[in-house]
Formats: sequence, structure tokens, C-alpha cells
Amino acid sequence: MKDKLNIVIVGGGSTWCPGILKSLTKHQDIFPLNRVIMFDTDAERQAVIGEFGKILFREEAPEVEFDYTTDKDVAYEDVDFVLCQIRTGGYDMRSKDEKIPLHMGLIGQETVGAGGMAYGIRSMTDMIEIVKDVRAHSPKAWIINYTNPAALVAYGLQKAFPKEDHILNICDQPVNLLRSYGRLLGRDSSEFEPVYFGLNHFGWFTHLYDKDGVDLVPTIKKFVKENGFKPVDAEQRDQSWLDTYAMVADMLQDFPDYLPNTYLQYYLYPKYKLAHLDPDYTRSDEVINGREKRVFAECRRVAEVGTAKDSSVVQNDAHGDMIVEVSSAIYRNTRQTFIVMVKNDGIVKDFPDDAMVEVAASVGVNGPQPYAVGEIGTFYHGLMVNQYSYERLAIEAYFEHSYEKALQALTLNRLVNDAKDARAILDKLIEANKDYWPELS
Ligand SMILES: NC(=O)c1ccc[n+]([C@@H]2O[C@H](COP(=O)([O-])OP(=O)(O)OC[C@H]3O[C@@H](n4cnc5c(N)ncnc54)[C@H](O)[C@@H]3O)[C@@H](O)[C@H]2O)c1
Ligand SMILES: O=P(O)(O)OC[C@H]1O[C@H](O[C@H]2[C@H](O)[C@@H](O)[C@@H](O)O[C@@H]2CO)[C@H](O)[C@@H](O)[C@@H]1O
Ligand SMILES: [Mn+2]
Repeated sequence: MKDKLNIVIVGGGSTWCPGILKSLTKHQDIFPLNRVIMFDTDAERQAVIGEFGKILFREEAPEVEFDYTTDKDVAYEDVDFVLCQIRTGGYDMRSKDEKIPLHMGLIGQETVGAGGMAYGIRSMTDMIEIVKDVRAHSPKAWIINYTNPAALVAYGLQKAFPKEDHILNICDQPVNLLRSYGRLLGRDSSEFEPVYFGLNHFGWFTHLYDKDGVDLVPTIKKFVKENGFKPVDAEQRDQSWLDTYAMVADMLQDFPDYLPNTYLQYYLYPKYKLAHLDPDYTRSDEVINGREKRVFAECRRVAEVGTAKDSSVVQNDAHGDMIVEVSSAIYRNTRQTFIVMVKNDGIVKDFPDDAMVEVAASVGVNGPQPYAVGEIGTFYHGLMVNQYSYERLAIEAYFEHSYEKALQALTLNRLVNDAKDARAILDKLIEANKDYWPELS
């Protein structure tokens, strides 16, 4: 590997991009940089973050070449790591993913339920194009992907590029949960060794060992049952995220085996969530009126005053830190443990080999080497088989342009379930996504 790396951030106009830029400047000791380029299809949106980036790099890492572009040939040439997080259709389409199902009395969300399927099918065409474009310029670059719904994207990319061994799909929710456990225990979460299994946004911590090999899960469970649960950055969170974390106490009350991923709230308590969600003001509205406004206003302010020294644009470092630390572990072959998505291939017993499971893995120069999970209980196995089957059918619907498979996928989805509801919502999603989905027949 080179002494200094060339990086491209795909989705340079993302609200999470400033956090990645900041993390890149701060981790140069473990991830040395020669060049950082941002790439986005929306020039105007990206320019705001790009101008912030210019100032940040001038102040924090002046030796690094920094720029932003909408030209693929410039972005992808001679690149070592591609850090990817795009949103096909933007927040307008996210809003539809949430509101169309809710108006029918069903849960829809960025990565969950019928909305999650709509977004997954939208993401696939762009993600496949990105991989092909990268490979045309940089055959060996590592592609580290955050793009959601990561479960569907990971499964779809594996089907589209079965020989690829340099794509790694990641999610920052497990690491945020680890940091949140660290906060409640008053301990440094970077010392924790997690044991985790599931699908993306659909998993559980079974153990969490400290440096002395003591499992902290029983203490965390007891604490959460008695005191509730808050995210590590509770003071900066919108109400919907505080409500989400609070549901972990309910999940532990009903299913005390393991510590659940927060997204399981939708699958386990759909009636409760439906009763507490407003179909006319959803998470996308919160983001549009909150994080998006704040990030873009702050980047514009930095550009105006000409310094990023006192900038508060990044409120939670976990997202930026994870993608940079995973990349560094590959570059330096550190074999640190991260929770990432990998092909099952026997990790979870009696589970399909081609499923993209989310588990703890040691990450080094050859990518993730997952730790075995083995047998899981009937309840968890049943939930996962159902979810995997939905994911697989949704992706097959995309590749085969199959209405029938899309209908099967939605009917299997725990948050739809009824075949007549599935057909009605599928027809609405087809109409709403006509500029993005392949024609299903
Ligand atoms: N895996 C995770 O845990 C995790 C965590 C946070 C965010 N995300 C994902 O990251 C993505 C970005 O989220 P956001 O809220 O910042 O969205 P955003 O809309 O603010 O940013 C997405 C950017 O991607 C750009 N884009 C769209 N299509 C593109 C393409 N084909 N090529 C290049 N750029 C393209 C858009 O123009 C936009 O600037 C989403 O998919 C989100 O779900 C994932
Ligand atoms: O609703 P959003 O856009 O705020 O977030 C959706 C994402 O939620 C998870 O990300 C967490 C993330 O784990 C954490 O780093 C932190 O900064 O907050 C995010 C939520 O605000 C989830 O893992 C992602 O997949 C979602 O896109
Ligand atoms: Mn995630």
C-alpha cells in the first residue's frame, strides 16, 4: 500500500459529509492522506459542503490536496478508498417512503417496512453504477458503503458483483449503541469487545466483554430496565430518536435475552409505533427542518468567516469516525473488531449462506474476517429468516423487474403482512417511484 492515500467521498453533499471530513483530518496518524475529493451528482448542494471542506483542510491538513467535483473521471482516478453515502431521490423521496405507508396504517421508514423496500430499489441502480464507475478507474479501490437501506444494498451488490471482495457495507448504529452503553456505564466503549448477530438494523448484542473478559450485558440490561436508555448524544437528539432509544427498555422487558438494535422497535411494536407517529410530519420533516438546515447554514457561515476553528457543524463523531477507522484497519491491517455486513457462509447456523448478516469481524488488509455466531434461538432465527426472505425477494424483484416478487416481498414483510395491503401499497410505491424504479411486470 501507498504511504499516503487518495480518497473519494461519494455523496459529497450529504449532511454526514462534514463529519467524515473532520474525521479524516483528525485521523491522519492512522489514515495518512495524499488527496481527498468529494463527488456528488448535485453540484449546488455539494459546493456548500465543499467550500467548508476547503477551509477545514487548509486549517487542519494543508499538505492534503482537497477538492470537489461532479466529474467521475476526476473523482475516481487512482483512488484507494471510496467512502460512499448517497441518497437517491433525496429527502423528498424519503418523505414519501415514510408517509405513503403511514397514511395506509402501515409503518414505513428509511430502512424499514414498505418505505424501506421503496428506498432499496431506488438505491440499487445508482449503487451499481457507482461500483462500475469506480472499477473502470480504480480496479483495486476499497468501497466502504453507508448507503441505505444497507441490508438491501449489501445483498443487491453481492448479487450484482459476486466476485467482488473489496466492497464493505457498514452501519454506524451498533457503534452508537456501544458508545451509549459506555456513557451509561461511565466507561470507554472503545475497550468493549462485542458479540453481535443479525441482519442490518435487525440484530442483537449477546455479549459485551471488557478488557478483563467480564460480560457487561447483564449490568446494562439491569440499568436499562431500572433507568431507561438514552443515546450517547442525547442532548443533541430530536425527540423521535429519544423515543426510539426509550423503546429498548420495553424490548428488554419482553425479550430479555439480548440487547436489541433500536430498529427492532418497528417490527416488535408496530401498533404502538403507528399510534405514536404523525403521518403528516415524519422523520424526514424533522431532518429537513433540523440537521439539513443546521449543517448547510453552518457550512455557509464557515465559508463566510473563512475559518472552521470554532465550528459546531459536527455534533456526533461516531459516523465519521467509524468509516475512517474501518478504512484505517484495512490499510494498516490492524485486525480490530468492528460490526459489519458480510456474507453468512455458515457464520449463523442454519441460515442461508448468501444472506448478508451483520456480525463482529476482525478487519484487516483482506477485509473482514467474521467471528462465528453458531446456533441462535428459535425466536431470533424465525425473525431473521422472515426478514432475509423479504430482503431477497425485494432484490430479486429489482433484478428480474418482477411485480410478483415485489408483492411477495411486501406480503412477507412483518410491517405489511396482508396481501391486499401489499398490493395496494406496491401500486402506490410504483407510481411514486416511477422516475427511479425499473418497470415491474
Ligand atoms: N449505514 C448507516 O448507518 C448510515 C448512517 C447515516 C446515513 N446513512 C445513509 O447515508 C446516505 C446519506 O444520508 P444523508 O441523510 O446525509 O442524505 P443527503 O440527501 O443529505 O445526502 C446524500 C447526497 O447524495 C447525493 N447523491 C444522490 N445520488 C447520487 C449519486 N448517484 N452519486 C453521487 N451522489 C449522489 C445527493 O445529491 C446528496 O448530496 C443515506 O443513504 C443514509 O441513509 C447510513
Ligand atoms: O433519521 P436520521 O437521518 O437522523 O438517521 C437515520 C440513520 O440512523 C442511524 O444512524 C444514526 C447513527 O447511528 C449515528 O451515528 C448518529 O449520528 O445518528 C444517526 C441518526 O441520527 C442509522 O444507523 C442509519 O442507517 C440511518 O440512516
Ligand atoms: Mn444504519
